[in-house]
Amino acid sequence: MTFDIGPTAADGAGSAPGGGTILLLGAGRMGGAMLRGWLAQGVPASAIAVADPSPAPDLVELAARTGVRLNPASGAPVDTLVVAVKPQMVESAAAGVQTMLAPHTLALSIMAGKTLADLRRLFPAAGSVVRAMPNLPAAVGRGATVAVAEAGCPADRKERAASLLTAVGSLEWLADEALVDAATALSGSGPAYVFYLVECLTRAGVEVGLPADVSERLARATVEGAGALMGATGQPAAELRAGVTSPGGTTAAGLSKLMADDHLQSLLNATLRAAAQRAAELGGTGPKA
Ligand SMILES: NC(=O)C1=CN([C@@H]2O[C@H](COP(=O)(O)OP(=O)(O)OC[C@H]3O[C@@H](n4cnc5c(N)ncnc54)[C@H](OP(=O)(O)O)[C@@H]3O)[C@@H](O)[C@H]2O)C=CC1
Ligand SMILES: O=C(O)[C@@H]1CCC=N1
Repeated sequence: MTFDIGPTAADGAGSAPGGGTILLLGAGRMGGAMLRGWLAQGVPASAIAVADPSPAPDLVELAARTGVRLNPASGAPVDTLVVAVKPQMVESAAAGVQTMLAPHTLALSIMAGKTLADLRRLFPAAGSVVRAMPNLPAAVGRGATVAVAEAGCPADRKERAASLLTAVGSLEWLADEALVDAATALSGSGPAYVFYLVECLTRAGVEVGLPADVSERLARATVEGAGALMGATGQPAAELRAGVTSPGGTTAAGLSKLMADDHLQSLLNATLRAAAQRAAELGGTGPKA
């Protein structure tokens, strides 16, 4: 499949932050979240095309309502290709967009594991490549993203990548690509660990006698509130924890179990090691599943 995004910014089409046209390859949970962030930040819908062979109904509705082009036919080069398909799918997905690449094209990937060298191989005609790792709170403009650019990437291409990534949250550029898999394990996958904490707190609340619905509401509100407090105060987590922990009180009693023998720390160390290891496995031509 090839795509025609129509006239480029140079022809007077709408332009993305930093200028130019965008092709979003894959608009599932993360790609869709980024697309909504760009539109909310005022990127003109006319600058954006989406390639996704079986778009979800809400994406079809969004495209019809905003004018974002969905699976347009035939090809012309774009300024930015955002690669948001699963790493296991990218070999076949990349084949359909080769005619959209030109020396002025920035290929910006959010795929876990795929390295700058992989991106160079997959998108050989793109002028520049940037590898990023956002996370799902991007859906509400609160994503935490890291990114690394290939050596020699021009400043204006990095700025273009930064504009698209900061439209959905914070961005840290990493100097060392080797750190991206570790960041993927922490912040890329991290929201899932926090959601699992809410599930566990809910079950533990039931264990100490709360009705399940009350327990779930309290667990959710506690995590939301704790996160908001941390964000609003900027205080170190350990200080905030100390603020909850009255000497000889209930929290100290609870933490004596949670912190015993560094069990949770060891578990999180193993958790991040496993996630980082999986990111490394997804690089190269990667496993198929
Ligand atoms: N989910 C997350 O929290 C995060 C994900 N990422 C990365 O983002 C990427 C996408 O993940 P996620 O959004 O969760 O996955 P999804 O499966 O939700 O989204 C991928 C989308 O790509 C579509 N797709 C499949 N094949 C093609 C193709 N050939 N051309 C165009 N589109 C295609 C899929 O369609 P269909 O469903 O029909 O197959 C789907 O809509 C991954 O590389 C992941 O590593 C990064 C950070 C966080
Ligand atoms: O689980 C995954 O592979 C993706 C990358 C980070 C979050 N979700």
